[in-house]
Amino acid sequence: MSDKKATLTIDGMDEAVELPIYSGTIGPDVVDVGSLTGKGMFTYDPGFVSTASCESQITYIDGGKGVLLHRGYPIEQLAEHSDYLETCYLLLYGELPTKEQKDKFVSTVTNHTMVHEQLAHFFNGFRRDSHPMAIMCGVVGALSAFYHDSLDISDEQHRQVAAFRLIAKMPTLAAMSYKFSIGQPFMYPDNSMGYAENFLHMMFGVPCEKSNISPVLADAMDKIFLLHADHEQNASTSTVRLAGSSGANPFACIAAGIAALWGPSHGGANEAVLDMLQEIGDVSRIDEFVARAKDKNDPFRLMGFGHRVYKNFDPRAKVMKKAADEVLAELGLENDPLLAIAKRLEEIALEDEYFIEKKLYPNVDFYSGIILKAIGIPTSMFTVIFAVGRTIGWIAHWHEMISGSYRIGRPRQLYTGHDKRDFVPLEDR
Ligand SMILES: CC(=O)SCCNC(=O)CCNC(=O)[C@H](O)C(C)(C)COP(=O)(O)OP(=O)(O)OC[C@H]1O[C@@H](n2cnc3c(N)ncnc32)[C@H](O)[C@@H]1OP(=O)(O)O
Ligand SMILES: O=C([O-])CC(=O)C(=O)O
Repeated sequence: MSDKKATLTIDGMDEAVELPIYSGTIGPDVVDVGSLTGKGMFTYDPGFVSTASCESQITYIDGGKGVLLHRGYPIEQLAEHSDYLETCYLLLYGELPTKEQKDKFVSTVTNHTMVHEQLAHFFNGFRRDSHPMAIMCGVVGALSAFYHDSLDISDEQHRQVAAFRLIAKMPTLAAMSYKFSIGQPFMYPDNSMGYAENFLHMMFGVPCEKSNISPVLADAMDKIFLLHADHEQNASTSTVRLAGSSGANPFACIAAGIAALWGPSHGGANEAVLDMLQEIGDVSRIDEFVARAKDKNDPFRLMGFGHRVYKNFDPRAKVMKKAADEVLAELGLENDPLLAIAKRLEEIALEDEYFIEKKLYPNVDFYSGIILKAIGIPTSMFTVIFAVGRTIGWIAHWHEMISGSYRIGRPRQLYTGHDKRDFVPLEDR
């Protein structure tokens, strides 16, 4: 506890109160204002380390044991036996679909893959060298301007159509943002293809040729979408819920989630991991980077390591590592130097006292970039692909909140600024 005092103003109180500021602790400091106002407690919990913001039935994580369940099903089993759209159904509706339900869901989503032709004009307003995430923040929010039959959040039918549209259109918009950056014409979706195959067709196809997407690449892409599908109240999902709690429309909420995902501490880490592996360049240089990561005076961190919730292996990282081995072997890239650096880095980190003590293990972003690179995806698209996969998680949480009872999210603060003071005229300052 520090000696500093915070001035805390509380609804219904005429005067501010001075309270101690607690610092350097992990976890909440409960500031008892009950005796002053009769209104209960404030919990001071920067970073929301110990604050549950909602109840949810969608995803369970045991960070100590490295367990991740979607609607009760372990992620390892879903990654092995399910596919992305089936997992979307599970997250959204709570149960695995029957064959008939699955076919209907896939067909409904597939019918929504096109975007309004007018949306294509938005892209021309961006610079060609814009980061695709910058474009995604804009064009996904812009969907609200086109689909008026999905904006009434009090109408279950509107909410369902918004969900279908978002799942279906995210790959289309993602691929458009890439095509725009390389100056190629946009590709229309081919609805005879599966979800991931269609995405790769829109990314790499050209109008004058029939796309021939390798099933190995399509399966790897589908697995990456599935492994990113949901992760309970992470920063972007919490952003979506907070935006949604004000009654904002679903497209605006998902745009807010995309913005929050972009940061390198969150979804942006997959791009940063590959940049880091490329910068390391050779296994002989790993020690230098590990030393930098441990140096308190160096802001460098080992990207793809550490997690707010997992204090053990992220189970998705294990699946991702196995998938990287399989995909690279099938493509004849098993000697990829980046894979070798990643594996050696993991070995070193797992033996190092610093990483052991801080419980820093590889997270979902650590191996995904190696697979994406092998598929031919440029690094600038990595976080966009995370966003495509995470869209269902955002929608499922938004839908769960809107369908139940909720109120506007409105955290409080500990005010640490000036006491009341009188305005000083310009000539006297
Ligand atoms: C999809 C996802 O969002 S998964 C996360 C993706 N992000 C990354 O991979 C970026 C690298 N990792 C990190 O920056 C962090 O581990 C986060 C953001 C994921 C978690 O952050 P927090 O839970 O707030 O942990 P915090 O930042 O307080 O770190 C705890 C300690 O471990 C250290 N640490 C955390 N991650 C790392 C890392 N990757 N490399 C080196 N040291 C690290 C911190 O310096 C801190 O040390 P200290 O206690 O001596 O100050
Ligand atoms: O849960 C988190 O804090 C980060 C996240 O989204 C993930 O790991 O998929």
